[in-house]
Amino acid sequence: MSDDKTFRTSRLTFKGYNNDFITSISAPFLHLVEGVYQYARIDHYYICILVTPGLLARFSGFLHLGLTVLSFRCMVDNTATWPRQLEAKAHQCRVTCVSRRVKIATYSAYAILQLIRFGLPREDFPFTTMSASLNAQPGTSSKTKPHVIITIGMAGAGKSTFVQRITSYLHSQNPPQPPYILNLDPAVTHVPFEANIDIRDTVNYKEVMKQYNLGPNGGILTALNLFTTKFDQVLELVEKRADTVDHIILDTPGQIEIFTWSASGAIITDAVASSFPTVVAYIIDTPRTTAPATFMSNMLYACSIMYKTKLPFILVFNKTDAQPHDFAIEWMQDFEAFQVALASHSGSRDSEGEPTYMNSLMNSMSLVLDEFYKHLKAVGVSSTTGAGIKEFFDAVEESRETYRTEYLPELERARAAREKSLQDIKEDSINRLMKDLAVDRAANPKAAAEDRWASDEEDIDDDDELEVNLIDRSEEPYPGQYIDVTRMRGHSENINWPNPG
Ligand SMILES: Nc1nc2c(ncn2[C@@H]2O[C@H](COP(=O)(O)OP(=O)(O)OP(=O)(O)O)[C@@H](O)[C@H]2O)c(=O)[nH]1
Repeated sequence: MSDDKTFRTSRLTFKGYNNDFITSISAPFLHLVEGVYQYARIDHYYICILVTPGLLARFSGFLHLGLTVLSFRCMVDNTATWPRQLEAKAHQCRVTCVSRRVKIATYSAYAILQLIRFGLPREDFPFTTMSASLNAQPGTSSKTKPHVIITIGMAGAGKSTFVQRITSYLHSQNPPQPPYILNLDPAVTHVPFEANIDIRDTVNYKEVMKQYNLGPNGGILTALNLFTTKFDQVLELVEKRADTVDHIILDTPGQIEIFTWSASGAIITDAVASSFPTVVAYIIDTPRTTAPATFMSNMLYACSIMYKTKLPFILVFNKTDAQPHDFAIEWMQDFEAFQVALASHSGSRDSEGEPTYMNSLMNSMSLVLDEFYKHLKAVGVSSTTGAGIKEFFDAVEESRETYRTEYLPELERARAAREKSLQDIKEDSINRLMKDLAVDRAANPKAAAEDRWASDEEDIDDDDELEVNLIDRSEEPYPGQYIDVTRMRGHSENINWPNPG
């Protein structure tokens, strides 16, 4: 079919057959369904809706849009919570239901269709939409999404002290705005704040080192990897608190590369950034950055993290009580000032008075970094005295707009590209399958009739299989592999960790 169009959002797949359908209905429909997806994820609903044209006279006049809800699959573990209002509407639905699960999915699909048709107010709809809450403005009734602050920095830069300081700043607001804190450093012995979720409650880092025969860095990395396997549960916990908190703070391991260059660091960052407005706070130890070479290395590191995460980025020059950060701002804004500092620094010239190789390299690098500095916000803070913390939060607020205008479109583009490549692979394998079938049919014309699926057959077995798989993973995991993120500290001593191979 030449005008066949397939498009997706999140886990949902839609199939439309003409452009009218796509232009007239896709935007509001997808918008609402995105909300269902989100609701579904939180409360264990897994819904897939396929939409095709024609046939839908039974959906009360919706036919003019040429839309049919053809089939859906849904798994529900507690239908008792299904909103009464939705039940009432759903009973008007005359679609023949082949199983209880499909019936429930039918209800949800029907509710969406009704919503579009009658333009019911959003409050009548039980599902919240991610994009709606992201776009919500301060002052309107719907609360804005909490802002995620990921603190990253070299060991000893003051990340934990900084998290403690911004936490106490938020507590001191009127009214207090206690943040939701995640500690992702499994090796830290003491944190100066009360973390809501602490990786140490889940994974015993020393036990991991022992069982896997690893050194300290390998132990931290493996502990983070194990924790990441359960990060969907962490996200669920965070999402449940999203209505009551304004800030979610992530404190990361001091071994910076373990978080910034590992798969688990990327998964955690991408997972939170696709659910909440997110900003990276890169903490710099200002007194240790006064040498041009150290400053340059720090900036290069920051630059690599920014381009890797593509998230809004704030340079936080910490410990300004010990060393004001003016020199750094000057070097960032005035290329020549940095050149002068570089030239005057000892070791910048060799025995013959020529600039050293390192000096020339840093000179050229500073030109490259000039472009990077333009995309940055820099603030000076003292986690000890609390100076500059307000300016930091101003920068966080400003970054919300950058997230919306730059990160989200980029995320959408990446998603679309991934979906397209998956679709191409699928189409390719379907084409090959069809070719094989044609050859088969030519060889044995009667086989197709024997294999045909009887329409009155229940497809319940398929559903059950799917359900068991999903429940197995989240509720009855394989022995020794389960990490309960909610478990209390001190219970993880005798865990048999899975073999990484
Ligand atoms: N003078 C001064 N010292 C600070 C400041 N912030 C942190 N420190 C000190 O810096 C040291 C390291 O602070 P931490 O908060 O443990 O640093 P971290 O980055 O979390 O360290 P890791 O956990 O190893 O990654 C501690 O001795 C803090 O007291 C500050 O604003 N001013």
